[in-house]
Amino acid sequence: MILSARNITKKYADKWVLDGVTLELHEGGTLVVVGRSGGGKSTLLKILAGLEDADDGEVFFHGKRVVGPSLRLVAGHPEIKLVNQDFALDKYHTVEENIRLKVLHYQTGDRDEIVEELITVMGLESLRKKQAYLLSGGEQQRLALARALANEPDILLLDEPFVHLDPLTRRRVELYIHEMRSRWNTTIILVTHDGKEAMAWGDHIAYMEDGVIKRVDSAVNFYIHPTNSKEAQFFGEINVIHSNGRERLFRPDAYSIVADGVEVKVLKTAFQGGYFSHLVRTTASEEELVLYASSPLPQKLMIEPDYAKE
Ligand SMILES: Nc1ncnc2c1ncn2[C@@H]1O[C@H](COP(=O)(O)OP(=O)(O)OP(=O)(O)O)[C@@H](O)[C@H]1O
Repeated sequence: MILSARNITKKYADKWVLDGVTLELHEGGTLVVVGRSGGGKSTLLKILAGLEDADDGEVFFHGKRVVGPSLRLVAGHPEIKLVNQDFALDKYHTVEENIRLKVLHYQTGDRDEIVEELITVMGLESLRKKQAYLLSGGEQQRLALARALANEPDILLLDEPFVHLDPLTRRRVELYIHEMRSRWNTTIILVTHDGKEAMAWGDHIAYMEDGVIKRVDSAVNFYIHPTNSKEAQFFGEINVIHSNGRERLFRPDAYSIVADGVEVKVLKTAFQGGYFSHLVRTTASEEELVLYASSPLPQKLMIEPDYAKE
C-alpha cells in the first residue's frame, strides 16, 4: 500500500466538506475521484498531500503518517506532488528556469534533455524565455504540470489538470502521463467533475457526493449499473422514466424499437457525427428522453427500454 487515508473529516464553518473519507491505493495504481463541484475533492487532495489539516482521520504514505501544515515547518511532502489551480510557480523566473529548478536531482548531462522533453510535451517552446507571471491560465497549468512531472514523484495528485488545455495539447499531455506512469510506476489520483474524463482515466473510480465516497467501482459498472439518476448522469446521458413512484433508468442507446411499447414523439433530431441524437417525449407521461440511433428516427415510434435500473 503506497497511500491510505482513514476516516478523513473536514469542516469549514458549519459545513462538512469531508465526512469520513477512507481510501487505499497500491503502488502504480490510478484512482479517479469524481463528483460535483464543491463536493470536497480539492480539499481531499490537499489533505492527502499534507497541505491542509484534516479535523480528524489519518493519512499514511508508505505506512508513515502524513501530517498537515500545522505540524510541519514546511507544508507538503517531497514525494507527493499536487497539481491544482494554485500552480505554485516561481513567478519571476522564466518558463525554462521554472522547469530547470525541478530537475536538479538528474545528472548534470541529463538535465537539458529532460527540460527539452517537458517543454516540447507541454507545447511551451515559444514561451521558454517568458516569466511565469506573464503566462495565461492554460500556459501556467502546462508549466505546473511540467514541474510536477520533472520531479518524478512517487504519487501524482492531479486536480482538474486539463481544464485549461486545448484538445490537442491535452491528448499529448495525457499520453505523456500514461507513459510516465508505466515508466516510473507512478501512482496517480486524479480528481474531476467530468465523469467521461474519469472513465477515460481509470478503471478504479470513486464517486463522491457531499463529502462522502458513495461508491468505488469500475467505469463499466458505473455506466451499466448506476445506483440512481444523480450518479448515473456523471457517466453519460441517462433517461429517467417515472412509474408508480419509482424511477427507471436507461441509457440513450439501450432500447429497441417495438410494435407495442412506450410511445414517443420525436421533438428534435441532431446529427452528432457518427450517430443521431433525438430529443423525444413520451405520450403517456410526457417525459423528455434522449435516444441515439444510427439514422434519423420516424416522428412517432414505440420503444422498449433496456433498463439499467428499475
Ligand atoms: N479554505 C476554505 N475556507 C472555507 N471554505 C472552503 C475552503 N476551501 C474550500 N471550502 C469550501 O469547501 C467546499 C468544498 O470545496 P472543494 O474545493 O474541496 O470542492 P471540489 O469538489 O474540489 O470543487 P471543485 O470541483 O469546484 O474544485 C466548498 O463549498 C468550498 O467553498
